[in-house]
Amino acid sequence: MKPVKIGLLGLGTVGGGTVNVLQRNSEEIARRAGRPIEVVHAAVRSLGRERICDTQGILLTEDPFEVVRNPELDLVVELIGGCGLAKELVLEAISLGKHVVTANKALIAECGNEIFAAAEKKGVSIFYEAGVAGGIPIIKALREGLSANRIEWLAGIINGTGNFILSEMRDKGREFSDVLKEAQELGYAEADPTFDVEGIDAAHKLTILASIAYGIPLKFDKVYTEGISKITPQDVIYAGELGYVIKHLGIARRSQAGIEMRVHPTLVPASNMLGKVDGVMNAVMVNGDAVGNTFYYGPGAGAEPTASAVLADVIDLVRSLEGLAAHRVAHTGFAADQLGEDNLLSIDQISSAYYLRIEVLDRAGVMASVASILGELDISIEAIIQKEPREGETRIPLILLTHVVEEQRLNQAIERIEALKPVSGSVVRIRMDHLD
Ligand SMILES: NC(=O)c1ccc[n+]([C@@H]2O[C@H](COP(=O)([O-])OP(=O)(O)OC[C@H]3O[C@@H](n4cnc5c(N)ncnc54)[C@H](O)[C@@H]3O)[C@@H](O)[C@H]2O)c1
Ligand SMILES: N[C@@H](CCO)C(=O)O
Ligand code: NA
Repeated sequence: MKPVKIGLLGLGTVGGGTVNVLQRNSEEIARRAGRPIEVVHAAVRSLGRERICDTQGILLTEDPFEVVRNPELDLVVELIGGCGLAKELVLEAISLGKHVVTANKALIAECGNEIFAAAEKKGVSIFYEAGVAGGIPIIKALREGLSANRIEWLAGIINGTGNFILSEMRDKGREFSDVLKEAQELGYAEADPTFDVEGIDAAHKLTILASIAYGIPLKFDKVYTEGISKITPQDVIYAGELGYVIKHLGIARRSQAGIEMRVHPTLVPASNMLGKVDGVMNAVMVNGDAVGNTFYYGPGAGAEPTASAVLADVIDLVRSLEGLAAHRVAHTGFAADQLGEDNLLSIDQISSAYYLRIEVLDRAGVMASVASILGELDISIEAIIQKEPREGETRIPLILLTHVVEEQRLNQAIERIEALKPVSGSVVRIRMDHLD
């Protein structure tokens, strides 16, 4: 049977992994897709470079537009990354009537509204399963598997590099920069690793998840974003003593007031499934009104796990070209003219429980002053511990867990606590979620 010919833009970690998996599983994939699939043309930055895959039989070029414009190709796979050249290539592919598969969450989160509109006009599809949580089929789960539900909330560990760094630091006491370097060597990190560390990559992914969960346009600039770079080993230890682990979560939640989209370190009960997700693994918990809580777990980054998702999208598209799938699902799973503009909440409009660490001078009455500020603002305390002074220090850490309160009110309390004479420095504040 005549193979379906596809083109790849980029042959790095994910591009190389995609070629390898497609070559290794070609027979099984052909049985599933209804036709063999072959990479015949690929764009690379430099022809002379060593690669992780065998490129025999693939025409290589340094001009990615050559691949996009190749009339023999039915679909192209964009694996270069970023929003510059990648966007030009994807829009050109669409204008030429080609379907596109991409792993580029930055592109979808930041330019997806424009790209989806162009694709719909042209009658082609843009698939992006690999862009969120790597190998976990979370887009399909939300868009297809849970489509009868009203999604109440979802919370996920959606950056492999960040979770790998946090796990290695906590379990092995390793240095932040040392673990980040390893994540880069393993092919987990973004081209600019501050995207991983400062939560930008997770915010890209959360933008996409919120859009397909709630049927809203992609609004990356509305995601509240905090990274992991300020988490101290001390807070990891104190959280552990209280029965929590600190995880970097992306959370989307729907309430009467509107929709929350936020990415930040979060105290999660150690007994919760998300608390047990370590290393490069990702996981997303989704609560739907009919199904209840569901949980999706798997590798969030790396060559072959990501290739697994890229190729699943390629296979889906080939199935629909072959008439094996009745129709292609809409880009967000909501009909294009049905996207709502729900009220997106700012971070001070959300409510959460909080972990607070307050550094105070070891004097009588300090704890009472802090408690009275919280009491006056009607913020109730779930737990409080006062630690011994650290060696050579006159200050002691006061650790507090609050019940759920509006962030705005907590900010007022923090401002008043920081103004107390025996309190030094800023109060450390980490949000806490019981995920129920
Ligand atoms: N690495 C992962 O685990 C992972 C997981 C999910 C999604 N992604 C996404 O997949 C995409 C690719 O990531 P990667 O990790 O494979 O990156 P990478 O840097 O390993 O690969 C990108 C490749 O694109 C090539 N490239 C750059 N400019 C080019 C040009 N003008 N013409 C041709 N080739 C060009 C580079 O030489 C490089 O080999 C990114 O959007 C990334 O966010 C990566
Ligand atoms: N840099 C990303 C790749 C997967 O999207 C991560 O570490 O999760
Ligand atoms: Na995925």
